[in-house]
Amino acid sequence: MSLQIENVTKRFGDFTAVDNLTLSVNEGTMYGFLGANGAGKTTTFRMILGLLNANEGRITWNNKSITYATSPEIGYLPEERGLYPKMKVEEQLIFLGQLRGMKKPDAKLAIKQWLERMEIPQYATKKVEELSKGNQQKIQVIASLMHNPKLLILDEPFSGLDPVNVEMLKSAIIDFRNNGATIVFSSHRMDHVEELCEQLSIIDHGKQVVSGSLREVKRSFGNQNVRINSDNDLSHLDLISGVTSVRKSMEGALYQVESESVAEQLLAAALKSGPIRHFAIEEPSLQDIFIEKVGKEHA
Ligand SMILES: Nc1ncnc2c1ncn2[C@@H]1O[C@H](COP(=O)(O)OP(=O)(O)OP(=O)(O)O)[C@@H](O)[C@H]1O
Repeated sequence: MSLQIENVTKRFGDFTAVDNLTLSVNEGTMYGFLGANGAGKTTTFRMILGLLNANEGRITWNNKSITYATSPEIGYLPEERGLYPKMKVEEQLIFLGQLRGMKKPDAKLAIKQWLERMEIPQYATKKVEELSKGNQQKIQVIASLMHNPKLLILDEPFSGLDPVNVEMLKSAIIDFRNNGATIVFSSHRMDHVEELCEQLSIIDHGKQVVSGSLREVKRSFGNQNVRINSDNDLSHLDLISGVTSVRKSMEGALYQVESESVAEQLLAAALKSGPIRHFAIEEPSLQDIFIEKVGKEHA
């Protein structure tokens, strides 16, 4: 079973929000969908869910279009969270579970288990509006996965959660993936994507600019990082040809370089100024890749 997005374009008037997007998410994979604000992530998710129609292209889950009939197989955490503030947590989750085809006793059992797992069983009988923003977020996450969907689409699942709750949610979605679910999520936190996703795409102004496994994406990026820690003044290194960016810290500096031979030149030049405390060639982080591919205009 896989999610296939083939040559999909979405226009709003004469503005193209998603431009000829093609990607494939295999069963049981965790897929990261990255892009700056307004890149087209939510629009793509809405098209996957059938909430918006594509102008061109085709989206299929398990070789079929996603329709109301496939809805029990799919879980969605929308970006604009939408719970009923006056309704009690358990009643609301039962209602949402039933909309996804669950029987009431099954929904009740799943809700009990998930509220315990998310460490908020005491809120079952509270109104949603009485909960903090982070706890409302956890309820909405439960609503997206309590019916055990095979495809889970999470739009910014970690936003608004404190670090302890981020870890709790990560562990829940990893378990979910390990049980065979296919998960696609968007995030502005590159470290989360780096930690969780086997595959990823970066989109920019509706166009895919990077895609593949984390390893492939890092390898194809070309640039590497060189970290040099030293107590000496190394400012002359900034001017070496092939250094594409420099980030200084209290300890030394991190240089982005075009090739390993530039790294060697940096090492030789640094040693001319005296001893160094640390030298390492590091692979680029997803953050480096994102900034290089889409972030320069924001910076
Ligand atoms: N219904 C709509 N009508 C007109 N333009 C829209 C509509 N929905 C989205 N857009 C535009 O399409 C572009 C993509 O929006 P989208 O919400 O998909 O971005 P995003 O990648 O999810 O951004 P963010 O990270 O800020 O949530 C934006 O420029 C947005 O203004």
